[in-house]
Amino acid sequence: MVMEKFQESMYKLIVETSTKLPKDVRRAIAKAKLRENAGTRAAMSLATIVQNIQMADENVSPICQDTGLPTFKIKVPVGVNQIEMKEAIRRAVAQATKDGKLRPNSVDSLTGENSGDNLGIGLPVMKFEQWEKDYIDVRLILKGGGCENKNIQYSLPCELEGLGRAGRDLDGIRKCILHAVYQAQGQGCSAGFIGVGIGGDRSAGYDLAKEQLFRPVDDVNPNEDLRKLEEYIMEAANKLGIGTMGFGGETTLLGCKIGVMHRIPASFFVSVAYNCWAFRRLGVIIDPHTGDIQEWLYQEGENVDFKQEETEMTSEAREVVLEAPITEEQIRSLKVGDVVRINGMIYTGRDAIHKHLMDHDAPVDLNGQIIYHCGPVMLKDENGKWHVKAAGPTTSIREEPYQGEIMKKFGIRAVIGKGGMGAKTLAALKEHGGVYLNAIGGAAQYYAECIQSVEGVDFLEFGIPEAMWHLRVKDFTAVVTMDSHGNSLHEDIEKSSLEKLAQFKERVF
Ligand SMILES: O=C(O)C[C@H](O)C(=O)O
Ligand code: SF4
Repeated sequence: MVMEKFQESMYKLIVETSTKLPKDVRRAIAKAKLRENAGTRAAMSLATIVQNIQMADENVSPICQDTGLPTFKIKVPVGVNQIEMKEAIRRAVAQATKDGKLRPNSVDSLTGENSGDNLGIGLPVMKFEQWEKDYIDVRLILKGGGCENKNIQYSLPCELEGLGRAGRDLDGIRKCILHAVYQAQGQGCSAGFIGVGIGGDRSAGYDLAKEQLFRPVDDVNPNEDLRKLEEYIMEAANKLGIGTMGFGGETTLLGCKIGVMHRIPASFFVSVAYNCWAFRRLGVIIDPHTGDIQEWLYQEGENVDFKQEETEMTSEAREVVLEAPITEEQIRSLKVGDVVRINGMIYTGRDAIHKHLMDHDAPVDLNGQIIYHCGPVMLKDENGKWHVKAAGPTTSIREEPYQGEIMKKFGIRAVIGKGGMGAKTLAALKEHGGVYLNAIGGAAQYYAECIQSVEGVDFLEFGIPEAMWHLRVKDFTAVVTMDSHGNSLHEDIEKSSLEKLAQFKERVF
């Protein structure tokens, strides 16, 4: 095979996967959008998501800033050189990172050092299989960290909140899957897709679950029991009321695919892989002689360009403009449900910075300022100037152990993130006078466009996603989901969805 050509094909596959959602995923999102009532938070969030998908198409830039852990699944005819193919894929990954199509996402687990090019021990993941066919099939999934963290594995029998005992049968499996959707809440950027693996051991079960994510969203399970279960889950899970971003709403789950394998007598695992709405997986058929792409996968059927649909971000909520430095009085006037438009400066800070700030000074005066939980995709031009290529929020709950203390220590008035935070932060917001602002997860192009300039950067030694970027924004829109009066939309939705979950306690299968 001509390896230069194969490398070029892999580069195309990576760029396409990161920047353009496949047709089957678009159709699922379009359907969800039709179900939400105009003016609700869910409808507003879906409008932003759709707008973001279109912007990523036009800009050929990452749909979400977290371009995930690239995983390639490759089927090859006998006689193809897999060692050379691996090298070509690694070169294509490094090039796509350099071009801002992938975020540098490969971090040394012991030192925290970012390799800068998405290569590292075991990364990217490449799984080869030989087959009798005369062509190469390459599939790629870019699954981000927020949804990966919501994967869950059950060992049957077990006791589940809301649902009671889950036994070693189809009905027990049913309960585990419903619980998996419930426990994800909005943190994995719902509405999501799930792949389920029944059986195997812990690792084979998860592999099987992830394998399901490669099935087309609209296929039909050939196993009759599993077909019924998939249909049931799609209906029941969408009654949980978690909705887009966990804001409440009609659509919580966009797809459910279940696979089964044998197990050993003592073990009975149900493994669930959760994928956010930004479901980036594509595939190509490659000619083994030339290395050229012969066909794109997941692109059958009707195209959804969302063009005819109204994509304006409208809502019935009160709108408030915020500009830092913000006073305590301004913050205390905000209530859960208000839509905030931010102008002026915001500072990014995520895992490494929160840990660091616990026992160090901040490099800038954060009094009255806004922290953005975000790890953007950044590119430096030839004059040394930084440009934002993608900049949506990251899951805030990871900062729960630090957030309250840091807000009080530095006088921070607002944090922007997604998925909400817990009781400790809620108490700190009340005591100190702070708010939590929920941005739309995955809307990395939409938010990148709100950023007018990059005014500075600190802690670049933590790597691009973990650095503190000083960003000047205009009309950066988010929803108040936790206020300084002890209210939390996340707490409310968690409670109401648990009540709804309990309605599915009775045996069905
Ligand atoms: O790492 C990120 O930027 C986001 C992450 O995928 C998340 O969902 O929290
Ligand atoms: S931020 Fe949301 S959309 Fe992006 S990878 Fe994480 S979970 Fe997915």
